[in-house]
Amino acid sequence: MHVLCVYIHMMWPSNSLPTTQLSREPSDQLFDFDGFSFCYLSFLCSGSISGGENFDQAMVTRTIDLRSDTVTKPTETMRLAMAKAEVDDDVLIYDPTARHLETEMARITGKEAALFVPSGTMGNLISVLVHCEVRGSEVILGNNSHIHIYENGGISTIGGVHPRPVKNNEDGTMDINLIESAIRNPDFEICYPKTRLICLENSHANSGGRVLSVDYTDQVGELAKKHNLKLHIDGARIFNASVALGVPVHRLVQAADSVSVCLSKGLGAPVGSVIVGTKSFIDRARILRKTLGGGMRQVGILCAAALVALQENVGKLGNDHKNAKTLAEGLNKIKGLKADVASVETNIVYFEILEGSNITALKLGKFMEEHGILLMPDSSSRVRIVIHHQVSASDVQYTLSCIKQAMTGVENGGN
Ligand SMILES: Cc1ncc(COP(=O)(O)O)c(C=O)c1O
Ligand SMILES: C[C@@H](O)[C@H](N)C(=O)O
Repeated sequence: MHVLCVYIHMMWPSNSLPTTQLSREPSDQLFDFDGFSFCYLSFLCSGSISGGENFDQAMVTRTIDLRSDTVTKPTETMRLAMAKAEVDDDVLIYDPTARHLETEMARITGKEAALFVPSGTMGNLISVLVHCEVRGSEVILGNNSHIHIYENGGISTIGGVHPRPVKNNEDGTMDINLIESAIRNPDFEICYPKTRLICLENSHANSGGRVLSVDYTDQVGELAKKHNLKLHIDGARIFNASVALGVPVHRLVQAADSVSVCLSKGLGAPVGSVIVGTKSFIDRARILRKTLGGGMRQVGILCAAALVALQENVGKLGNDHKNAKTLAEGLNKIKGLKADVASVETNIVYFEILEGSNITALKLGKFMEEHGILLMPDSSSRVRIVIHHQVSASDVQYTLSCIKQAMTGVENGGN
């Protein structure tokens, strides 16, 4: 008998629920039962079910979204803050809530100034282009970095900046000596582009959220200074790195001339990133933001949510990392799967489907979707899971239970 796992969860703020008021006080229990696990959520009905409302109408199934930490929905506190936000025209540099967020981010990162931008991709693009505003510039970056892989080559197609990829190690670093040997010899400028910038990424997404240490970052910073180069950090998940290392963000990015910080990832804001640097850097970044169409008007509505995220969610990142580690450990106990538990330092988990498991990542993804769980297949045999503050410990257990069911089913010739 298949037990249908119905995950009952409020999907909308309680004040807009139909007559049925459910106070979500879940006590999630997960039982292994005859090979099928079922999880149930017991909750207290605090309101009466009136009129023709039957209980089912109050029940909504909930999707456990593990595709990325970019998928979080704004919390009720964020929505209230957005609704009440003080706003003005931010192109005219007057939106008070944007100013508040930018001041706060400059303080947290220990930089002179900050600028709200619509996305991390635009944050990286603007930063690279400001540092490399002379045509024929070259940037040294990881061959497995987000800027090099996932940003449509914007630094070249839009900025005319030439990328000089250096091999990323499994921990997200690039060997210092390889970085130094990638720096162009200025005496041969008749042939060579001019190296102007080095880019790091911390935490490093494609390496499974591995964190770059302060010492390593400082060493790259020293190298940049030695060769009169600038250092940019793609800090989409810098808060995850900070929490994982137990090092304040401002110390982690001390060596950087600029950082792009995503508010819309682990911090859980609905939109946006902030770039930080010197005041003159930010002044030039602001102009380039406008050139790229990123200057927005009453942007305080978005910045208000980000301010709530900074207050509410930084403290939850450690729990995300704990859940990611638990997930990786659990995956390793499932026959046919392999996860490198030791390499799980933050909120990202990659796992391999081993040879002979008779199921592809795509098929596993489809099976999981039927059970209300979304994953991101990375290849035919590799899957990425990203934990965020809207994934609970019982969600992790339910996920493991369903993956086990999928793998067992295949082993027994099912699915
Ligand atoms: C490491 C890293 N940098 C930059 C980005 C770009 O951010 P956005 O999606 O907001 O453009 C992402 C992912 O989204 C990322 O994972
Ligand atoms: C896919 C990638 O662009 C995105 N940054 C993510 O990590 O989900």
